[in-house]
Amino acid sequence: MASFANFKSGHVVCVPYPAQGHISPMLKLAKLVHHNGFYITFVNTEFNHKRLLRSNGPQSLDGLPGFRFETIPDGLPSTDHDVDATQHVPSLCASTSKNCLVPFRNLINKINAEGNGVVPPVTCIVSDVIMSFTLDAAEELGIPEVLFWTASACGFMCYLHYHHLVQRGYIPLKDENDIKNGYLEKMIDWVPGILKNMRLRDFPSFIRTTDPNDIMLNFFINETERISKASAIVLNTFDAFEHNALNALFAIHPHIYTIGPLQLMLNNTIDENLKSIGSNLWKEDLSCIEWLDTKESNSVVYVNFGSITVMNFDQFIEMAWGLANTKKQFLWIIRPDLITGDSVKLPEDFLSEIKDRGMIANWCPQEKVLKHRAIGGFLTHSGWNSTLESVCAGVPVLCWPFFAEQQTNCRYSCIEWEMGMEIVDLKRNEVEILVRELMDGEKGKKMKLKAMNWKEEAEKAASPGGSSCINLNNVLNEVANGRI
Ligand SMILES: O=c1ccn([C@@H]2O[C@H](COP(=O)(O)OP(=O)(O)O[C@H]3O[C@H](CO)[C@@H](O)[C@H](O)[C@H]3O)[C@@H](O)[C@H]2O)c(=O)[nH]1
Repeated sequence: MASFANFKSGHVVCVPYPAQGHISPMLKLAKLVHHNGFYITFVNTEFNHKRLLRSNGPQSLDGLPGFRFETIPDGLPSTDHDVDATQHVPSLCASTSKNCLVPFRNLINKINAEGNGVVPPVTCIVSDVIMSFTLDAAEELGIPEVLFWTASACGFMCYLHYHHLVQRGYIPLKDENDIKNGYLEKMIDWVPGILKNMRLRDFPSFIRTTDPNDIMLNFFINETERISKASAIVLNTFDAFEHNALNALFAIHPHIYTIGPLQLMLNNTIDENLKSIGSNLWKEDLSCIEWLDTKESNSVVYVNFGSITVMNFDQFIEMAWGLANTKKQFLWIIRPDLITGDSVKLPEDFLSEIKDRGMIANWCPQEKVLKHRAIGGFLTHSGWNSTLESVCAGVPVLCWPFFAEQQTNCRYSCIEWEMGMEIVDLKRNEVEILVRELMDGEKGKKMKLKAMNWKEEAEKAASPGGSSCINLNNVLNEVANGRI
């Protein structure tokens, strides 16, 4: 058995928000921290722990010496899980913020009590910003805490200014019809570090409410205003990509560290056993890669809207026929719960139209797919992981943002990073025109060049001596030496 003499740097407990887009980057970070000599306890919710075992195999969470998994309940009534309540973001946020503190504190106490000279005492908590109950446990137990923001710095700055939008009377909206009447086109040019040509509609989507007590609006105001309690904040981004937003963040919290893209940072580590611990809540369909192997370079459109986006059947039909009408080859990942409504069946005429050139699957190994030479463009919801994974692969994006800070990421992809275009009105003609432009047009070619430039910048940041590498070393040194 490995004794804790092997983990001289300390014991870090990692707590992701219980959703795919948060668990994956937290697991990457945990692996990097472990690689730097720390003992790791990774805390999933009981529900996600079971899902991970189902999708990755019954031994997949056995862990490694000095890297183990623990669970806490998410607090949702167990019957709700029959319909996967974790996909209902407001219920999950309301529940984690109300119910998780006590089991989490008990877990830390249990770990510290059961150490027996094998498990070192907990020296630091690394928690998702939106699991801020961990700050209360950290304070009570006298353990320092580092927060991890899993999305963009520009999205973070926008959330941090929600309360200014409320104070200045922009939100909540006055009337349901505000959205239709163009109210969201108002320019908001006063958020520090943020593009001057941001419209209200480019802000994280939870502003789109008339209810001052809206769960998500208040959740994000509350969670983000607590960041001052953290010893440091780490972000999965890199300096060159989000320079201005990051400078503005430094003015809000003095200890901000950019340590991304974590995907590339992980390439610097060598332990294959560690790398192989998977984080996918859905089972990957590996035949996508075999299918891509048969295609020419840059010939396939990759379509994936992440783990939470849903669309109604009418939207699905417009997207489907827009894609089909391009006559392009495409790989479309349709999660079993992507399309809402009863008895959703993919229409026969669509399936027969695309049978020689479209592949449909439930879930895929996205990082591998994006890096495949056959992929020419990515139709995405602009989740932050997808955006960064596209950058790491040098693939331009066509954005159809769904919710949260995806609207902000989309605006930045189009205006600031110049590697994207947006589907504003989901109609088949618009989809067809924009996908053709992405794959064959002059604008698409320019976007590809930009995406390749950003890939280079990301690689620089994540290589030894690069900004993210230096920052990760610095923050881990601070933690190991008890200065955090
Ligand atoms: O078939 C699939 C589909 C997705 N993924 C992975 O799942 C993750 C999805 O993350 P992301 O693209 O960020 O989308 P969401 O799941 O929607 O992420 C949530 O979390 C992100 C990070 O906080 C936010 O940026 C988003 O707005 C929020 O919806 C990525 O790593 C993908 O590689 C796969 O591996 N295979």
